[in-house]
Amino acid sequence: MPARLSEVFRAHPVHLHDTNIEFESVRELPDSHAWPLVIDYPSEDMYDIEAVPIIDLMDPNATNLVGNACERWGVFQVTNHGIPIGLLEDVESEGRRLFQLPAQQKLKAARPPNGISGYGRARINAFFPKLMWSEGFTIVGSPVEDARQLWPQEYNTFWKRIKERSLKNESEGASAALQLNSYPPCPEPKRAMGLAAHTDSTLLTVLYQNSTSGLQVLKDGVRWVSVPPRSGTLVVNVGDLLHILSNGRFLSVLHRAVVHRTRHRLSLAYLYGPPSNIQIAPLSKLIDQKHPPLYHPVTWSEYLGRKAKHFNKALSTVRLCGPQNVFIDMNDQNRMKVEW
Ligand SMILES: O=C(O)CCC(=O)C(=O)O
Ligand SMILES: [Fe+2]
Repeated sequence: MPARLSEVFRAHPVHLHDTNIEFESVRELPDSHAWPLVIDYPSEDMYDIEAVPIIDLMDPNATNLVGNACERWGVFQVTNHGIPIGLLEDVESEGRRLFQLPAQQKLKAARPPNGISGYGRARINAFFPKLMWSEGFTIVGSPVEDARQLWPQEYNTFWKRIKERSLKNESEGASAALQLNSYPPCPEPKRAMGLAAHTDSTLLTVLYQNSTSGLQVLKDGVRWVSVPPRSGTLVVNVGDLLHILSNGRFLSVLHRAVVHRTRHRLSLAYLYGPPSNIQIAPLSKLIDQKHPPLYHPVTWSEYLGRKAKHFNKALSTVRLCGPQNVFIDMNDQNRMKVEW
């Protein structure tokens, strides 16, 4: 069993096309990026009827609200989270500076097929016949070497701003990755996909998005609900490992990112997990005769290996019994068939 996260990716190389299009100069959606589905955007008035809960973390009832949101939605937004907005904006502007570099320069820090860090397409591209309208930069550990490749003369600003966040939790024993996502303006947004529907393999993911909307979550297996950006709030979503730990009570929410005709969207995902070799299993206090354990124990490393192989069906490979909470038919071009 791989001990470290980086070893998982060594064991499951992903070969994506290593040339990137210069998104900004494309006037027509290339066939390589044209998805067979037409994206149905939730109408604006849906925001009022059904909105992802917003929780003030200073609210005395915050713990209950978070628990309810995890059970009903698998996602919520938080205010009063204590992370200085200036820090998030600094990371956003560094991300913008990175993605604005010419493609050839960005490719100098390309994530190798068997690597975990660096610039490139989302790994999940490997599961789809069409490419996604996005680019990303993944940071695990220190980004200093990549920053040296990107800005040989002046790499300090980037890595110093990022370093503190990306290393802190690793030194505390947890594992984490920071994922910068860039969604350039797209000539035909309804036929393009920014990031295809997926669940995260984490315990929790904390997401900062700039002022352009694009994140959507699947509610009750049938409706895509937008998570509009709100200044100062962060989006938190349950990942597959917390779903396992909660014995299926907390939903690992299926989510995707759609793109925009004129606006450039940036997001910053903090992918938070346990130390890579700790066994994650349904908590014993949630188990009794009526509630048998639904999942095998699994480490994060092992689970990432399953995800790299089975993508959205990884959760069902560790399932012990009972109906699966989300079943995804991958043959349907990432359109969802859901069973409860
Ligand atoms: O850009 C977004 O809103 C979603 C990003 C995401 O789902 C991810 O990085 O896993
Ligand atoms: Fe995600």
